[in-house]
Amino acid sequence: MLRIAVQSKGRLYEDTMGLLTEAGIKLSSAKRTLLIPARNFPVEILFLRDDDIPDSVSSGVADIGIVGKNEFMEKEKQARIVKNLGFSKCRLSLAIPKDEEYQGLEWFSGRKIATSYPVILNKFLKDNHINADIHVITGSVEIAPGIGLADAIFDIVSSGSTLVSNRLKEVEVVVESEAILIANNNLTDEKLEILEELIFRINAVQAAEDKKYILMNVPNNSLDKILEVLPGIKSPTIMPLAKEGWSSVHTVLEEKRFWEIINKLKTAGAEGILVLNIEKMVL
Ligand SMILES: Nc1ncnc2c1ncn2[C@@H]1O[C@H](COP(=O)(O)OP(=O)(O)OP(=O)(O)O)[C@@H](O)[C@H]1O
Ligand SMILES: O=P(O)(O)OC[C@H]1O[C@H](OP(=O)(O)OP(=O)(O)O)[C@H](O)[C@@H]1O
Ligand SMILES: [Mg+2]
Repeated sequence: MLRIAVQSKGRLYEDTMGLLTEAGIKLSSAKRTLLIPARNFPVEILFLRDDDIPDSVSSGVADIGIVGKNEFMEKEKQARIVKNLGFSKCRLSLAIPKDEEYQGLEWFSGRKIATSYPVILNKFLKDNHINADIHVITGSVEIAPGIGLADAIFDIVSSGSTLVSNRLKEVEVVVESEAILIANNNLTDEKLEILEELIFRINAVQAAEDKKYILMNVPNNSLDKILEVLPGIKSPTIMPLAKEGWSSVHTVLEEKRFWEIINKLKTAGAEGILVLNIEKMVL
């Protein structure tokens, strides 16, 4: 049994559970107890606060965990980063009141910076030879300058709207973060095998993301033109239609390329174009 530490509620929870569900892991009870075994795969989910996930994995209380890279770096716990998961993307940035003139890191010399990430900030300031005062607070960091608690902040930024509503501006990006899968350094062979299977499934889910399966009807004399426009995983599938002189063409497409290609397909004679979601993809 492989034990996975997962955030019990918050920014990581939904996408984490979504990923595990798409990887075919069904939990044995809908009720949110602290530890829930899966019904159909040798894993159990341990629900924790995200702050506690790096330690739980490095100490072996959990075998693997899903946590923000920012939190993993801050806690400086020994564990292996297995995989970037591509969700909960954000960055840790320095921000200052928006009317301040900013010409570079020197601005921070002798200033007070509020943050929940003192370890990362301290290292960054040291590396850049800046002497500043770090004031640790665990939440609502963005209001600190407004209430006179600090001159600047170092915190999570995603859309930037929290900064704007607190009259702050982002001046330095220090860390780019996303959810990561981490693993204990001393897993048994048996647990490593389960982890391999889980990674295989996650890869299949990720490979299918942003991809679409498209099919269309094409007159046979237009097939060459259509095939020129279409990239397939290997090559498109072509099947004869019941209607004489027509074929059905199937292929896989990156969603972002769809709009660019659709007009070319129509011009080249494609009709009845269908676009379908792909759930998993094993390459
Ligand atoms: N606005 C955001 N956009 C994208 N990702 C974010 C955002 N805010 C936070 N994250 C990511 O999600 C993680 C969890 O954020 P959340 O706000 O749920 O943590 P928390 O308040 O510390 O929760 P907990 O109660 O579990 O300690 C962060 O460490 C970060 O990696
Ligand atoms: O750049 P933005 O898109 O505005 O996102 C950044 C904000 O999101 C997070 O807070 P969250 O909303 O999770 O609230 P919390 O402080 O309760 O964790 C983070 O701590 C920032 O305050
Ligand atoms: Mg937290």
